[in-house]
Amino acid sequence: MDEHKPFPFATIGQQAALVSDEVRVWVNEQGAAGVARAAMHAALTAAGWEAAAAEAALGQVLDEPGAAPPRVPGPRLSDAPHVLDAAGQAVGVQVALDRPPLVVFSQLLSADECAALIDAARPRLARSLTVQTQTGGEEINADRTSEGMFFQRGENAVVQRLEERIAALLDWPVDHGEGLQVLHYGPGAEYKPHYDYFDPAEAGTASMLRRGGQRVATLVMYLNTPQAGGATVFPCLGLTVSPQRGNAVFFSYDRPRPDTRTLHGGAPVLAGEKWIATKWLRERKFE
Ligand SMILES: O=C(O)CCC(=O)C(=O)O
Ligand SMILES: [Fe+2]
Repeated sequence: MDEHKPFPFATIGQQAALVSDEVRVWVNEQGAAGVARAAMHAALTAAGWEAAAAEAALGQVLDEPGAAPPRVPGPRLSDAPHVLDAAGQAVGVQVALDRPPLVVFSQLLSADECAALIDAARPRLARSLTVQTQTGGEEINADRTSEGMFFQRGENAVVQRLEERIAALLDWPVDHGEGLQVLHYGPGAEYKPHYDYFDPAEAGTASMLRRGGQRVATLVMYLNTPQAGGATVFPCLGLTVSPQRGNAVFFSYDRPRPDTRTLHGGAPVLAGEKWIATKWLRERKFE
């Protein structure tokens, strides 16, 4: 074995069904030293591992079967409520799915709150960017033909009230949330199916994770009702959520992996326009 190579040990077969003890020890040592999973993944791929083989190996060591799944945001549904009190707002529960945890809410926002968010966002819209996966920077993406903007957390009274409502509804601290993002789609605009978590296989992910860790849940709130089209679609579930003003769709993903089945997108707007506000929740404090 070459002592100077950080990884891999040359003898490791990428297709091995079980990771060797050497890999297990290396991963555990890295973890104990505070190295993020994404950085370990990057080290493995830099050393010539296939991305999928690296992910499978990390999964075998880090995702021990029987280990308690990490806690993620979500409404308290154990009493099968039809209405939830979220910091004084009576929010309706329309549809709930177990896998992934996904809930369609009604009346999360009032018509006035929707209008206030649109009015405050409109002058600040710019063509939407997505995270540039190599560097962690941002870039214009043809898969995302909307315009958007971010509010600062607590930026104005409506934003602050909504953040407190969302924190109560989803049982997740306000300071674990990114600033609210407003997106505007004109006719024909869409957001092709994607995952919201940062892909552990991408080089830019490590820098994204430094601020608050992974995204673990998404809340898409509908600020208007498009004339036609513009549903939120979940291709792995065969599920289409109709965008209705004041309603929202929530889903969580306790691991940044496709097997969470949280692939989703915004279908093309066929007539009229579509306005949404998205809240992404992080594992830890996001500052
Ligand atoms: O437009 C939609 O319905 C989905 C938006 C979305 O996926 C996001 O904001 O992450
Ligand atoms: Fe998304």
